[in-house]
Amino acid sequence: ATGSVVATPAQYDAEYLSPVSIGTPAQTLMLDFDTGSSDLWVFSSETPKSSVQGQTVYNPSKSSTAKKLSGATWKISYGDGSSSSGSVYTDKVTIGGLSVSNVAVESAQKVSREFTAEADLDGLLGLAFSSINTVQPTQQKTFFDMAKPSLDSAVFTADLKYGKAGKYNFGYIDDSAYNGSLTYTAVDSSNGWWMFTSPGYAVGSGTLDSTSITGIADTGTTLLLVPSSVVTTYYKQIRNARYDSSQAGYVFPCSTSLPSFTYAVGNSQIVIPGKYINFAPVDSAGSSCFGGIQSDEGIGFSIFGDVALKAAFVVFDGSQSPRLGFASK
Ligand SMILES: O=C(CCCl)NNC1=[NH+]CCN1
Repeated sequence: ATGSVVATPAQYDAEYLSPVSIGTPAQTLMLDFDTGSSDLWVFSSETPKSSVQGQTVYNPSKSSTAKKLSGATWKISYGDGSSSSGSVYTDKVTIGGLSVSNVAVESAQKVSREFTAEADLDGLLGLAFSSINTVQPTQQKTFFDMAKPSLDSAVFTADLKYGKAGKYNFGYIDDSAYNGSLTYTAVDSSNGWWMFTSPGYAVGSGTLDSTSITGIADTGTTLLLVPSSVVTTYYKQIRNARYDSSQAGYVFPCSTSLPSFTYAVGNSQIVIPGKYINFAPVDSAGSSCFGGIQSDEGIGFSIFGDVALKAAFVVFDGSQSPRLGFASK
């Protein structure tokens, strides 16, 4: 089996949303596919009304295939400080024509204000390793792990794009979606993430600096978060860039022409065009813009978020020895 689903960017490419059908008859919600976490959770009929501001909710009592997972609970917090928690059902989940039965669908009984404020986001679908799923007392498998036995190939791919719709594919690699060849690199999944080491980086047309960057491939994080030494080197190339402590990050005039940022993957390189590194205006005046490359200070590793991933075609190979493949496009 295979599946293919569109990934539509929210404003400023802050996140990408994909339609997911849950239950019988189908209830279709827009979920943020997140390779940085491993819970599939949704706004639901159990979410306090005051916390629901425009989202579509899943109602298990209206699904003939829903079953309460008795006694199971979940609670998650994300790198950006957002969080949610609740109860658990199992139900049929269909993504881009790929149907999987008895998937753990985590029903939100609490969501933090960041999620309430995101009217277009109805939940998250975790695509990291099942070892960090938060359901207790019985940890649950991700959609990908549940689908794997049925998939033609134990892979999914992320083809996110700048300011337009991309795709997630399951079970196959669309070789027409990228240029040249895929370069595969080793994954350390011991902490539950798709963690890899980039052997170097470059700013603009500069030479490759062999400072390695170890981080996670994370579709659920918007920006590229790297060591402060790398951040400093990048913004040093921009005369009017400065660290704005009120924004807790580097900003620059929105009219600035930005240098590209290149990250190495094995012996190949992915070039992030400068325009991808202008994330968004910091205020309604719109004169100062927040950089798409910021510090990973305090996290413990770097995060190759959407700013980095949308410059590539990325293969998440979930075979016995997981690995990541990158290609330019
Ligand atoms: O939480 C993280 C970072 C893990 Cl180190 N990524 N996933 C995500 N989902 C919503 C915000 N961020």
